Amino acid sequence: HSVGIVGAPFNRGQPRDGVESGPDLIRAAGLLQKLTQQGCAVKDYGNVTCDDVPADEPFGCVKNPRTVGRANEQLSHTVATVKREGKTCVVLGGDHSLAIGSIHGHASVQGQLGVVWVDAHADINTPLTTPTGNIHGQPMSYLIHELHSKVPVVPNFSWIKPCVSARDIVYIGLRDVDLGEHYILKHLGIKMFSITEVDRLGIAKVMEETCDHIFSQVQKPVHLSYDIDALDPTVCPATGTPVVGGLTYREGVYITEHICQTGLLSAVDMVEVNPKCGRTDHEVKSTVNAAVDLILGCFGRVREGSHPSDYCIS
Ligand SMILES: N/C(=N\O)NCCC[NH3+]
Ligand SMILES: [Mn+2]
Ligand SMILES: [Mn+2]
Repeated sequence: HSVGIVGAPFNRGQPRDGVESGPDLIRAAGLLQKLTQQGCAVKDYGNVTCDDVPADEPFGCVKNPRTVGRANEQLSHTVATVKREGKTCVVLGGDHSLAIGSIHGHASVQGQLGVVWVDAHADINTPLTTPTGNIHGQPMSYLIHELHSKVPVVPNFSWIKPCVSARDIVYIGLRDVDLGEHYILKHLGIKMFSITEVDRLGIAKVMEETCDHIFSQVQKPVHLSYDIDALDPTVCPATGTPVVGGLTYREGVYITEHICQTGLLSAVDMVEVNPKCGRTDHEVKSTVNAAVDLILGCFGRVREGSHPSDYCIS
């Protein structure tokens, strides 16, 4: 696997300090070294700049629009560069508003994508349905063709072209969906496996049906957008909006192992690690280590172990 790492220390898509430290914490936990050890060729593209835009007043309810819009435009260009260089792109967050730039940049090079959104939340509020104005709860609304007429032009967002079809999206792990989001999911007929479906079907069947759905018409590159809060807060407490009753560590890793073996993973986001939301060092470490392990699962790490083909014991 040829891998490009991009840091996106975004925090203006939500109100809590600390999430901007995610990229460097995940690097410090040894992600690049571990990817190299498991046979990947890894290039680090550094962190995208995301300086505050002055006088960034709300647009209606939407908070920090100019800062979030500008940062995502930079991220979109960087992700496009990584894809043009033929690598699988890993974006380290930072809050989930980064998915705007990550998916946009990915689609600008690869065209039609399958999007697998692993998250406790749907992050599909429009500027008119958002209950909080936090853009990390809205990224998908700017990207989906079928919602284009429902989304006003937000300052510094006019560069965004919708690039994902509702039929090419699958959600896994939902358990905290806003009223407007639920209406949108049902009205657009977007495929979703809430935690109830994970319990009913088991994660293996969920992944089988996810792939059947996404590849039903045609095979396409996969964009995996992984919010660490999809996992249960007992495993990943250091995150801004924890929700009880989440995925086990094992289910979380199984998702990445299954997507890896399709051979179609083209970009992955790992978002919402926030060290300031961990009460102890152990809680921060548990969250960061899970994020690292999930990414390693995307690039071929298998829990049974492995050995080089030319290995011999005598
Ligand atoms: N973690 C979050 N999204 O994934 N928080 C914002 C969504 C709340 N409706
Ligand atoms: Mn999210
Ligand atoms: Mn979430």
